[in-house]
Amino acid sequence: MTIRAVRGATQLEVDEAGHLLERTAELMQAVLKRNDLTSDDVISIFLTATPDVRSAFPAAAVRALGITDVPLMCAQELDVDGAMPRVIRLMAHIETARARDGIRHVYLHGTTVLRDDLAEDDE
Ligand SMILES: C=C(O[C@@H]1C=C(C(=O)O)C=C[C@H]1O)C(=O)O
Repeated sequence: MTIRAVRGATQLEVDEAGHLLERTAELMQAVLKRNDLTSDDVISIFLTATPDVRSAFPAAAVRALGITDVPLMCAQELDVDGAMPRVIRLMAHIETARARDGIRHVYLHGTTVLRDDLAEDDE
C-alpha cells in the first residue's frame, strides 16, 4: 500500500445548503467508488469552496456519509478573476495499491473543463 492523493470537483446549481450537501456527498462517493476505496483507506480530506459559497461547510456532507473518523478541513478557494463559480473541490489522501496513473480523479457537473488532462467523462 502507498499513500496517494485523489482530486475531485463539482459545481452547484445554486448556493443552498441541502444542494451543497447533496453534491458534495455525490462527489465523495464517486471518488471512493471509482478508486475502489472504503473510508478505512482514507487518511484525510481537504475541501474548498469558491468564495461565493456561503450556505454550508462541505465537510458536513462527508460526515453525513458516516466518515466520522477521518480528519477533514474546509477552506476558501482563491478568488481568481473569471474562475468558475459555486465550485466545491476536494483532495483526499488515501492508502492504495494503485499506481499513480491508476488513480481516477473525479470532476462532476461541468467541472471537467477545469482539468481536462485529469478528468474523465462525467458519469
Ligand atoms: C484547476 C482547478 O482549480 C484550481 C487550480 C488548480 C490547479 O491549477 O491545479 C487546483 C485547484 C484549484 O485551486 C481544479 O480544481 O482542478
